[in-house]
Amino acid sequence: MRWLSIAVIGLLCIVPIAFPTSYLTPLNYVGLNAIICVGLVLLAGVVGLASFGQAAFVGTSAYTAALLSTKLGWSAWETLPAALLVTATSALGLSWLTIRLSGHYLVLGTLAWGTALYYLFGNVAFLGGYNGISGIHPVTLFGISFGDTRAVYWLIWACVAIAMMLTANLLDSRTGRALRVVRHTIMAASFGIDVSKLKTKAFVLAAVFAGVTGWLTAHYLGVVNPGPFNANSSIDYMFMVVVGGSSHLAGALVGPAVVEFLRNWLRETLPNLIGGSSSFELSVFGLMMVLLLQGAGGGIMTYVSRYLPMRSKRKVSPEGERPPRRSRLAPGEALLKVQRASKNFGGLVAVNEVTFEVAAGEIVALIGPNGAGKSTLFNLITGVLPLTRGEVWFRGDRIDALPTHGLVERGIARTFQHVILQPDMSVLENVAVGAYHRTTAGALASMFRLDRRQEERLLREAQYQLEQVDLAAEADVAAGNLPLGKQRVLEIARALAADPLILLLDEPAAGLRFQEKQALADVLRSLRAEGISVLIVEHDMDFVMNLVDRLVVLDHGERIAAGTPLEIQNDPTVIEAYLGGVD
Ligand SMILES: Nc1ncnc2c1ncn2[C@@H]1O[C@H](COP(=O)(O)OP(=O)(O)OP(=O)(O)O)[C@@H](O)[C@H]1O
Repeated sequence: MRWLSIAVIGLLCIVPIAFPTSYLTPLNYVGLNAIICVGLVLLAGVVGLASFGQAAFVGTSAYTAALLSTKLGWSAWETLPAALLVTATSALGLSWLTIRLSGHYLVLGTLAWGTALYYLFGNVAFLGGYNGISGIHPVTLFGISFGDTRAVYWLIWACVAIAMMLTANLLDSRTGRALRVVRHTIMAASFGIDVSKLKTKAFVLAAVFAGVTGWLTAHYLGVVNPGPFNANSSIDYMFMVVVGGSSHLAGALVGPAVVEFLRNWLRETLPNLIGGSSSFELSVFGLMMVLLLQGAGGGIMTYVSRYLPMRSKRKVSPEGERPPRRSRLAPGEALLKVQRASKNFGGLVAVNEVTFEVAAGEIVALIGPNGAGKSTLFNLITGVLPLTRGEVWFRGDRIDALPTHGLVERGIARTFQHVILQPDMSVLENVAVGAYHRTTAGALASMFRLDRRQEERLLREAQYQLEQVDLAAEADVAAGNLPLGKQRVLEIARALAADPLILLLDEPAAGLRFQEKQALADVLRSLRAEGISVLIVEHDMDFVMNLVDRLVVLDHGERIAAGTPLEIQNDPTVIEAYLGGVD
């Protein structure tokens, strides 16, 4: 990939030297749109929030720069931080309303916002109405003015390069991994990711990228008016990202380039081909785009990336430091207490007054027939579902009112009945998500690579946990390419990377072969020896009875028995309700 980036940069450097100015104008627009699309790749492609209001952010920034430049005489370098701040603040305000929305509500919400702002720009006399504001000073640096097409080319493309580099750095970091898994809301929250805060960050960041384009446009053209900031432009930006490939950063460059050049080419050649003055180019363009997306679903980069070399493997030093671990508890110390926990779904009582405890260094199983309420109980303990009645305590603190993302810090980590991982991320990166809460580097630090020491530690932790579960050989494989059994083991490694005091495992042996189950049981025994507790939901009775210290048996949401494996195996109530039917 590196040689390809160098080739693109080389080509972009040659163009202004080798070609006349008329060639640079479309390239300038490609660059301006590419910066917006970088933000959209982050927001729509990575986080999964499609925004149709980006043109409004371009406009907010452009008008702020225009006002400050013309009314107060600020230089372009002074208007830049102000324009980005106003854009970021308005995006932050708007995010309170839109982030909660999803699917078509989000699309409509952002469209409404874009339309409202467009009419605001046009109807406020102070902003020059539909004529806009003119006389904006160009950007100057060391006496060089970037007011003409040729000079501004360098400025625009320097901004594109910076935007892409910062975003690539961000995606390759703790926050980047969190952004990539944030669609899996419950899993992300279980590992300490504050989902709505992270989505807000992505929303604001995408708006700031749009703001950079707004600032550049105002100082390049010297004039702003509402025209370019309408809903059509917002739709165009989303369209470019989809054409380029919204899940690839390079798609932010490819999309605007293909759309711009195809439109220009059709505009010039079509009238000559079919004659007459009718403008069919938009219709033909639309048709060509439909055909293109049919052939390259997921965008051009998804198609192209199949033929590009794989990303180089992550090098993790085996001697590297791991993040600090929390101190372990003395065996038998009180850890988790569930008291009279109840959960109703409408008229259905899924969990009814269930009480049990897990001490430090204990392995406890929750068993019972299908629909007995085991997974629901897991979700009550991990804050995924609110209790209807009852309490959950952890190390003496009541935790049932805490948000899910606050639990992993206290030492609670879990796996899921239906495996939840990010298939296009490597096994190593997926496991590193588990250690998210163990370091603190934020988005800005990651963008400027100030997080590298923390990052090395996180990856070392992920590598260590993969070694523990015998999955280190697959560290660089895309997680989605692992067989189901190994994906389950990956989930356990991810939970271990969270440095838990208790592991909640929902059917971890499902899909594992006999030897894999034996290996898993060995890992869990060694965790117990270290003082880590395990609460396990499992239907494989051989696996459970040979592993656990105690069992709690549920049936129809109620606790019908509790005791050692021997006691439970000989309990007539349990035999009748469950074990009688289990092989
Ligand atoms: N979100 C929900 N809304 C409505 N009913 C639910 C919901 N989640 C679970 N239930 C119901 O609650 C009961 C308990 O389900 P739960 O999944 O907790 O059982 P389980 O013991 O984990 O079963 P299994 O072993 O099949 O996973 C079932 O009757 C189920 O249909």
